[in-house]
Amino acid sequence: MRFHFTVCQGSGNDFPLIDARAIDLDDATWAGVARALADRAGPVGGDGLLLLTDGDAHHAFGMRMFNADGSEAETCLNGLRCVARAGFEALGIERASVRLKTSTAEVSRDAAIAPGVTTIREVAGPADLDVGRWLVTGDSENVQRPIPGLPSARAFTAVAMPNPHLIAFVDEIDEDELSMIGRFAETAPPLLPERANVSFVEIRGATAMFVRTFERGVGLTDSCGSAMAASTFAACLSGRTDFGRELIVLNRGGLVRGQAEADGMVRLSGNATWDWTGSAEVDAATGVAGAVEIERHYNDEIAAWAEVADRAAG
Ligand SMILES: N[C@@H](CCC[C@H](N)C(=O)O)C(=O)O
Repeated sequence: MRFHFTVCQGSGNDFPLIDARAIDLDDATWAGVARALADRAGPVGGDGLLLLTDGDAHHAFGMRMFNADGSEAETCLNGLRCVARAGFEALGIERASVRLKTSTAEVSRDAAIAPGVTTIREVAGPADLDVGRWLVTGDSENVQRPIPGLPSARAFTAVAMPNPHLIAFVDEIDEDELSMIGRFAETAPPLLPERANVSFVEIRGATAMFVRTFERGVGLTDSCGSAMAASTFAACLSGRTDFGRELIVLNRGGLVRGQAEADGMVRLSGNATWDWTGSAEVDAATGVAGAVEIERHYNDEIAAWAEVADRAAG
């Protein structure tokens, strides 16, 4: 099968994005397409695959997101900004309710975060602390507590956005330690039957924090939007900042503006940047992509975001 796609990124979290509104494939085939196109050793590469899907009576359009390993996630908030842009451009609209796998999010165009940067505002949630479904400790909530069975004595907050996140606030991020815990979660131990995204968060003064995430189904990524949302909520819960206050949420790929409310809704505002469009032949059965034909590079957008990411890196 040959697929046309746009390679895009939200805060450095990069994905091939397919307009799948007229493509009817089963889940196993999409999983194979994701493995093929997101394979970093292949001709495209990314942190996962995004699909723009049809709307319904309540949603202008939908989003599906497959991780690089082919597993389907409940949401992807960096990816949602990209799918929102694609949906807006396809339908000629500026705001929408979007159907996610198990929830709905609201998206709209926002004032540019920096010159030349297409910026989308998204409101997702509510952040869910009732985590007994995916964190099997015997308790329904785990807020700022060590998790018995996890290979770490750190205090974690478990929150679903609705995808599962474990968040620890640390003085200094140790990537080896984060990866060790993330890899443990990837084994789907009895404690975490659905696995989880694991993040370490450094507070940077009164108005900023830095989030590093080992993503379920991917590994260490430059940025994870739902982890930034979960971290913003967890920072408010633990009194590190206040509900209703906007934070700059930094990551390896740049930044977003984030704000959590006491009702669990979290707003992120950030980029949806096109890198290039093209097409590739994909063998979904083997998860292998063939030679790519590139149609267009978006050099101005790439340069505009590079300035933001450079400034964010300090
Ligand atoms: N990077 C994403 C989250 C992608 C899904 C995640 N790996 C999961 O399996 O839950 C984001 O920006 O939210």
